[in-house]
Amino acid sequence: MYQPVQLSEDIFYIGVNDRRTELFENMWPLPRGVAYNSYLINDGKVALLDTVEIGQVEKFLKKIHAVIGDKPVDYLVINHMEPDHAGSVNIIRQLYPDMKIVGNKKTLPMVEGFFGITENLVEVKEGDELDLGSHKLQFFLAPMVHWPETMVTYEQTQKILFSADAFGSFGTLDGGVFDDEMDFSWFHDEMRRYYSNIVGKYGSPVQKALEKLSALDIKIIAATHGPIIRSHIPEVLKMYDDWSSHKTQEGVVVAFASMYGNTEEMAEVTARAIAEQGIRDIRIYDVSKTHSSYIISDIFKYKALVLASPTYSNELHPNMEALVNKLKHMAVKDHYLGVLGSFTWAGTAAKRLKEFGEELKWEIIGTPVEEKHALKKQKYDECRDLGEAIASRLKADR
Ligand SMILES: Cc1cc2nc3c(=O)[nH]c(=O)nc-3n(C[C@H](O)[C@H](O)[C@H](O)COP(=O)(O)O)c2cc1C
Repeated sequence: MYQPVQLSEDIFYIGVNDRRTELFENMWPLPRGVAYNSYLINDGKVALLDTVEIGQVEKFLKKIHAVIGDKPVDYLVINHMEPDHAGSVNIIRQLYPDMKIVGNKKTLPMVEGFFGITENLVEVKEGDELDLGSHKLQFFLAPMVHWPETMVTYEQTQKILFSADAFGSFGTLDGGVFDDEMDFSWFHDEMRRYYSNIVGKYGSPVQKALEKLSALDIKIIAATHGPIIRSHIPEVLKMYDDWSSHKTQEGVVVAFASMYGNTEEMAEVTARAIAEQGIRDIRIYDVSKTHSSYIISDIFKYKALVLASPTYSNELHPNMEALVNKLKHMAVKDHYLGVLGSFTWAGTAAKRLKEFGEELKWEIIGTPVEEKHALKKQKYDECRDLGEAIASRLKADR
């Protein structure tokens, strides 16, 4: 039995928690699970805003029933077609055959393509309104915040923004559903990991969407993942503004690959020199141990990055190659890069890492340090010099 959670008069959170799925998009670890949020407006007309992942549909149907009983759903607004939100569309349509599905001109072909649904579709354009009785919805397109059809829905009476994936987070809603019912700072890291890995490539569409939303008076942000935000709205908007414009804070991520410890030693020496110069936030990651989503999340947070790799079959270590490829694919901007490498007969790794930084137009700090065999005095000193140069560059920005 479910007790629906109310956002305001007639408006309910009917989302579900998923603590079983190991990998989001079959790729990103979910140690704290994930919530699929959906909302229901029980007005003269009943409107459902997005659905949930198909595996959770039974819980979801019970929640719908708890709010509207045997009343039918009149409208299903699809803000985003990704299966973690649109997965239950077909089942909902079968239960409510007269229900109209509301989407924009990019959504509706996807509804047909994924579900074969061609009837009772309502196409909305930028700024269109839908009157439910005492509540009125208005639609704003937000293309590529995360897919091309993504839109957001603004409820005008209570000033609620149903924001799709924007402002979402990994992590389940453990009792607390609203940001002020929990220690919201606990979600910051998972919000950034969600943003950077899922939406991070689309910084400029996010900037455009933020610009558009700045014209709205928003009292509640109701995203499709993570807490419903009503007490930290300026803070969350600022976080999104910073991440999508690649604004970072002082600090260094040191990501290394190492089979036998030589490259790791170089990374440690460099990090120590950085710390001795007064930089406090330094995070060292072994790319073979920590999932890249965590490393990428911290790269979105901190200005400087040290990449360290042994040469492996005349290339980068494969796990470093994978990280670097992801960063390229996301077109991460505006970082300082230090480079370290280790080899035994012909070094290539340092050259590759430097080329990667140049391709992304990052500022390369100092000279790449590449050691043959074990770390010896001269290269040890060069690692320290590189660390000091990185610290100086960061301090020059203070
Ligand atoms: C599978 C494998 C492939 C390697 N390929 C190269 C290579 O192409 N060129 C080279 O100079 N060293 C190569 N090496 C040697 C390592 O780059 C070298 O031992 C390095 O110091 C290892 O760093 P680590 O101790 O951080 O793992 C290879 C080592 C392994 C295990």
